[in-house]
Amino acid sequence: MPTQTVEETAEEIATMEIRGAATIARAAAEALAAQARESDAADPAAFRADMRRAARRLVDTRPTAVSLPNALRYVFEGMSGETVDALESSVEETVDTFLADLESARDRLGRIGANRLRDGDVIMTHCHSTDALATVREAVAAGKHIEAYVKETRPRKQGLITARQLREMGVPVTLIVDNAAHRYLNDVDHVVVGADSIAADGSVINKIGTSGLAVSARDRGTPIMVAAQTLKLHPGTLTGHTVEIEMREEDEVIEPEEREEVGDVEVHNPAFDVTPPRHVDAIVTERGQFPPESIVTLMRELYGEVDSDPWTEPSGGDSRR
Ligand SMILES: O=P(O)(O)OC[C@H]1O[C@H](OP(=O)(O)O)[C@H](O)[C@@H]1O
Repeated sequence: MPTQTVEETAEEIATMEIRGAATIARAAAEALAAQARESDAADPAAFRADMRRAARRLVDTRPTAVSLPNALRYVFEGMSGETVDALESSVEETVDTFLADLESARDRLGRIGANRLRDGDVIMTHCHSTDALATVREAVAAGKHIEAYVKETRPRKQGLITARQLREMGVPVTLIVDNAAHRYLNDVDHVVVGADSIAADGSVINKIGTSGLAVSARDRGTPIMVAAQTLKLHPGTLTGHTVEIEMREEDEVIEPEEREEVGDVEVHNPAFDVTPPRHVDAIVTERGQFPPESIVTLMRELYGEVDSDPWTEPSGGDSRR
């Protein structure tokens, strides 16, 4: 497969051809490696400026999944050297390590999450999350029989991806529209979802509809497991920043012909919502499972306080275009 340029990757993240918090992080890191390989920078300063510009282009695509800036930060921390060649190899090596870590974190998380699932359990899913599916994959690999209610997940219907992948694991699937979730929760042992960002107070930022599902699940007494590797921990929330919720175009919600008929109304299309920690039973990471209120300790240990982004322009700007 030819290497994707930063521009192509950014475009595909924005249009959601590349989607899912971990997949976005992977693609962004790979795009930085491609940028480094193909750089024609004459000196280290120009190389670094090119990398900063590339990172800014990638980070500006979608605001909510912190895995994207966390991936870029990881690569910038590994970038070192006094020559362009040395800088380039350091980026490539760092990206290779990052990609390997991403996979092994997902697998470890999967094994930990699988311990919460018992033979014969029925789960309910929302959207499509590689981390959430890893827990089911590991449970099935351990010989447990799992069945699933899969929520369609309007407006983009990522539930269909989940349904297909669960079927490929041999999990019997019942697909339901989002509005049917409450109706079926009585038959469900666990709600299993992923996350795009986890805030310092243990709030979970995930696909729109997660918070409503969590309220329903609480009402029914159904436990909610959030599967999120530590790349989803949002260090900015340690210093009081809030997580920006992406608003997407109205044409994802309503077809142009329908729009004509409806007339002059506003259409809002928030991609994510915030589930408060009191509605979540456990956040499962590759470092173990945590009650949401205690995730802040892990966040401090792994990220400390992040004050600035390494791709912000130094004074004087990144002049090379
Ligand atoms: O990293 P993994 O677990 O694959 O996905 C995490 C989350 O990313 C997705 O967002 P979108 O579909 O990109 O808007 C969903 O909200 C999903 O729960």
